[in-house]
Amino acid sequence: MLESIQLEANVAFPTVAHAELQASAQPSISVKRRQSILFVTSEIADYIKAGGLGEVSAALPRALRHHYDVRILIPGYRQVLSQIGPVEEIGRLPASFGIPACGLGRGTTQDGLTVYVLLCPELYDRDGSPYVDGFGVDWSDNDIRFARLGLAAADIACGNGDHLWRADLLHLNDWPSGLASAYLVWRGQHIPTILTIHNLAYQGNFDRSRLSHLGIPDAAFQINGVEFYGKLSFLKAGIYYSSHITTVSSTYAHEITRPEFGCGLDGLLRTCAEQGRLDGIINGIDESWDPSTDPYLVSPFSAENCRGKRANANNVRQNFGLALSNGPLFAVVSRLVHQKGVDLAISAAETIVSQGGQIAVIGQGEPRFENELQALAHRHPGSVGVKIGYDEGDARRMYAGSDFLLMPSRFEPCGLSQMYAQRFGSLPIAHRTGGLADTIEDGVNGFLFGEPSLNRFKDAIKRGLDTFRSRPRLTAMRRAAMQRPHGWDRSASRYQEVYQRACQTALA
Ligand SMILES: Nc1ncnc2c1ncn2[C@@H]1O[C@H](COP(=O)(O)OP(=O)(O)O[C@H]2O[C@H](CO)[C@@H](O)[C@H](O)[C@H]2O)[C@@H](O)[C@H]1O
Repeated sequence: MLESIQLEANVAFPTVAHAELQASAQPSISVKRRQSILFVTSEIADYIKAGGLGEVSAALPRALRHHYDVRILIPGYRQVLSQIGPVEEIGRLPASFGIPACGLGRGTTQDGLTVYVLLCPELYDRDGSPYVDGFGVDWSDNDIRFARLGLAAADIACGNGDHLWRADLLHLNDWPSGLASAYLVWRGQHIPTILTIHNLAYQGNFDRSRLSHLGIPDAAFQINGVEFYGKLSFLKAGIYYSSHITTVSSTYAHEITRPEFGCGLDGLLRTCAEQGRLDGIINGIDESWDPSTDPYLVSPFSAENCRGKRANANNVRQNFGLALSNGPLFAVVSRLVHQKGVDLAISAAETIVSQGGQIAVIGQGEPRFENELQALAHRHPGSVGVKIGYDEGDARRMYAGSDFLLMPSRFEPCGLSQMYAQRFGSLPIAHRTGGLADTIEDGVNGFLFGEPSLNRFKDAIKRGLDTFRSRPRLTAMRRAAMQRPHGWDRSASRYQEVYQRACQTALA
């Protein structure tokens, strides 16, 4: 007997495969097809990562793949093409206005996720990060580079890229993919689009003279469109034209509707919230963050037996030029930018060192912070160690070896570092904002302070130092931090709900 299976797909946007199945099916048989999701991102940790977006782009599609046919779209940067393995060119995407034509490649990650890669060497075959050159300066053609990404997303979603596949829903991330939803609307295509805001402070704003190069209709350059204080804004376009907006914690979802955190977009975001189009979904962390199995660690440990932490701490001390010590070890693992409160961490260092603490810092970013940190290490040899750069192994050993993580971020949409630290038994000391407020319980699995001032930060550090002196309390807090649920399951279910709502609204 033929198995009766349920139709799950959004029938308004059938794929070719779906249509073929329907044509050959008996009237009594319903056909099951997983919904197809195109996840559009400008970084993915498998190949290239500038920050937390890369990590979420690697983890979230994997958390969703059991429920959906989820495929990733990413520009074919040099670092992607050199690592992904064989890429088959499956189609061409035409030029449009100032946006050049490009090839569409298809490859797979090591664990079998389909990745669509934009083959456009003139835009993407360069050294440097996805957004800036080796001197930290924005690529001058970033508007074209990411309009190319948005337009390709719209094309692929409609079945004009891979002729055997189209998307039921488009999941966009941050400003680089923001134009995709606008291009769909301008073409009269009603594919539901979700935009996830990982950081509202990065907006992709460009001069209005670029409109015609990007194929943006003049009529869209207005408050109800892409215009943002006289500029063209990719992020605003994404927020305005997407069916639904998510951001990466509930608290940040509220914060961005207020002028203090709204970066000029709070009015529009308030409207989205009033319309039920804005949700906060906290990020998870992936299973590689397990101190009992992490191959980067010098010695494994667990919530039940933390003895291995010590060997990791000594390794960090050695690597960062710190003296051997029984005192508390504080870590900073961060992009060195104003958002992260690096200046506060630098100013609080004297308090930590004067109480017998040590600090290990790894980070890169604004040159003034890099210089100030190096000067700090110079002033406190053996007590403060600084590495300017990016190193995954060092970062993991720092989370594993440290007792405390300093995270005085002025704002923090979600924050991953505090969750990694908790999982590895290092207690975060953090400003009560955004995702930090949602993931840290003050005095239970970390320490929170209410306003981003040096005095409040120092008070929280003193509470940490007091805890360090009371072993039973330290052990209890460490255990609570390590046992806090951090996985992607709950968040993935929330995304499923949002996808479902967006599809239902599109059908209504
Ligand atoms: N020098 C270094 N060496 C090694 N590793 C380093 C490093 N500097 C940073 N890292 C790692 O990079 C990641 C940064 O994560 P954050 O959440 O702080 O990201 P970011 O602010 O970039 O992302 C934005 O997007 C993410 C994802 O949604 C949100 O969590 C966040 O609040 C928002 O600002 C962490 O995994 C950290 O360990």
